[in-house]
Amino acid sequence: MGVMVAVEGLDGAGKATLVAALADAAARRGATVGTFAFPRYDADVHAALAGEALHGAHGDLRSSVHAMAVLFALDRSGAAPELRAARDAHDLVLVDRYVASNAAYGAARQEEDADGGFVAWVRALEIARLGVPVPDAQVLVRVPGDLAARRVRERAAADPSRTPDGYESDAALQARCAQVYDELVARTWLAPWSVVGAEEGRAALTRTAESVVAERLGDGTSRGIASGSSVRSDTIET
Ligand SMILES: Nc1ncnc2c1ncn2[C@@H]1O[C@H](COP(=O)(O)OP(=O)(O)OP(=O)(O)O)[C@@H](O)[C@H]1O
Ligand SMILES: Cc1cn([C@H]2C[C@H](O)[C@@H](COP(=O)(O)O)O2)c(=O)[nH]c1=O
Repeated sequence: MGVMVAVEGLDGAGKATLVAALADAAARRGATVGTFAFPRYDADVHAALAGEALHGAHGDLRSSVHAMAVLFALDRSGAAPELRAARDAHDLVLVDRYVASNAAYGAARQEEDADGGFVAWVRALEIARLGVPVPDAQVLVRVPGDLAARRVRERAAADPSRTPDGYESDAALQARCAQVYDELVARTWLAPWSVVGAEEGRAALTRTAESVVAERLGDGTSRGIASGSSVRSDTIET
């Protein structure tokens, strides 16, 4: 069985960019890689509804923190068989946003910390009740909120289909969410975490990806390394 690594962070933190770098680094080592990204807007009706609500559709749906979280959870529940199959088939399965996104964003929306009821509710719903697979490791892409927000704005300017949604345009929510993510890391919530910075620099991003892959796959492509609580901080320079 391969190793499943979830990549987490604020909107615009650089998760998708890191996932691509991790996949390249793993492939260079000869590892086989499967990738997933949540929400699966184009593949799952719950995700599609949540995405539409984030852009103002479906009346007061977005205002319900729990309703939004249930939609995101059902998206993952629907993907659970594919996730398990991918973990059986590959050395490494990379997931861009996973259960911790639901915990961090929902708690932040409720103005709770990681010890509040929302984070525990997400775990009970997704893991215990819906049977969503537990990842072997999680990586927090930790960047300053203003940098993440600038990247969201620049991406929207370059691509009109990426208009900021209701969460992306809420700076206070993003700040609270960053705080909850830090608390999840400190508590080794759900699985061990690594923390990486991703300020700038393609070469530095490649080095970070190589070190995360080495940490998770070990030397060569031996499987099942993700043990212990590893919290490391790599700041990527220019
Ligand atoms: N290390 C980096 N250095 C410079 N620019 C970066 C870096 N990482 C990401 N970016 C740029 O920042 C923007 C957002 O990156 P990306 O799409 O990877 O973020 P994300 O966390 O997946 O965002 P979202 O959750 O909102 O989809 C992109 O335009 C990307 O090219
Ligand atoms: C998967 C997932 C996502 N969210 C939040 C996080 C983002 O602000 C939006 C949309 O995600 P995207 O990566 O910007 O497309 O939804 C969440 O609250 N819970 C989740 O499980």
